[in-house]
Amino acid sequence: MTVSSAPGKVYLFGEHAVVYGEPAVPCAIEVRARVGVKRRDDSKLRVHAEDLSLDGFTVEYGGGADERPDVNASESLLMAATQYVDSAIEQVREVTGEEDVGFDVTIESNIPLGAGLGSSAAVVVAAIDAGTRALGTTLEPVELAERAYRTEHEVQDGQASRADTFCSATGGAVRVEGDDCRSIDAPDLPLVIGFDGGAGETGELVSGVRTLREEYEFAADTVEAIGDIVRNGEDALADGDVAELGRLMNFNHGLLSALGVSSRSLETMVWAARDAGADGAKLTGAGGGGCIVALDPTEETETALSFTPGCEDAFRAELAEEGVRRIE
Ligand SMILES: Nc1ncnc2c1ncn2[C@@H]1O[C@H](COP(=O)(O)OP(=O)(O)OP(=O)(O)O)[C@@H](O)[C@H]1O
Ligand SMILES: C[C@@](O)(CCO)CC(=O)[O-]
Ligand SMILES: [Mg+2]
Repeated sequence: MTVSSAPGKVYLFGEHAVVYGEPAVPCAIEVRARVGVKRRDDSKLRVHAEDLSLDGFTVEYGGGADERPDVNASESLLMAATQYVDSAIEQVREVTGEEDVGFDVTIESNIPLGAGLGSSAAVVVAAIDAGTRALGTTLEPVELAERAYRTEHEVQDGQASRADTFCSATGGAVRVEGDDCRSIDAPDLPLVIGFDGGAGETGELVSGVRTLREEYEFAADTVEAIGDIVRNGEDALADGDVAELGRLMNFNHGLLSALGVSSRSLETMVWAARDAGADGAKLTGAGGGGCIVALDPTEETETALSFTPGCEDAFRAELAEEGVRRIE
């Protein structure tokens, strides 16, 4: 068994706008997806996922062109659950030239699905890393990030940025603008996460913003304004100015909300954090439900969130300095 893990992330600034070439600053956090792979002696894939919200399940498929996966779940659930893994293994086949290789894949993840903490990127990065290593190829983090990006791009119908996958592969705080991806210095930030127990559909949310942007010039301007916030945020990060970072996060949230990717529970959590004295709070990731990220060095925000109806979990997140981790 070859095992790799990769971290999830929060966006300090710039989700959605990054898809249209604006800069973004995501930051890897210590919640991880761990993927183990073992080469099979046929070309099938057998995926065992422990922590999916659709209860753990095992599925075995491949081998024949139209072979239906052998699992007791509806096709749409199955698609949602397996398409990233499938496409990651395709990348492994392409990198190694072993077109017909099959694997037993085991996924264990502490990252809630579809909640804005980058579960898809973490699973894909860990799966490609473990898969290639199992076949004797070790990818550099930048190449790994590129391969993982291609996976997200394909699964999300051509609508993905390099931000999530680069951040998950390299760890730390990163700045992504188009295909320019780099690591940046970040102070130790007092990150608090609130999770509403729900999820948003990344592909649909990205499409929604795309449509608005095409339809209204002011929506296109809103996307550009998010880019301006990110550039200001970079200065605040360099200065270690948490108060300014918070103000800019609040502004960024307002614009995301205007673009239609917030939700009632995300708003409730953002306001609970602000009322508790957080320096700033915003949704993170694609939105529609899932997580907010707040800045607060005190215990107040975490405590307030834990008593907020609609907030299912509140926790402090540590920056993950390490990206992909090679475990066995
Ligand atoms: N533990 C897991 N096991 C198998 N597949 C997973 C697991 N975690 C995530 N995935 C895959 O990732 C998909 C969720 O990705 P999606 O991009 O919608 O959300 P996210 O990455 O968690 O949030 P965001 O992109 O907003 O940060 C799932 O439908 C599934 O295909
Ligand atoms: C919404 C989005 O910006 C972030 C999802 O975590 C999509 C992407 O960058 O691929
Ligand atoms: Mg994702």
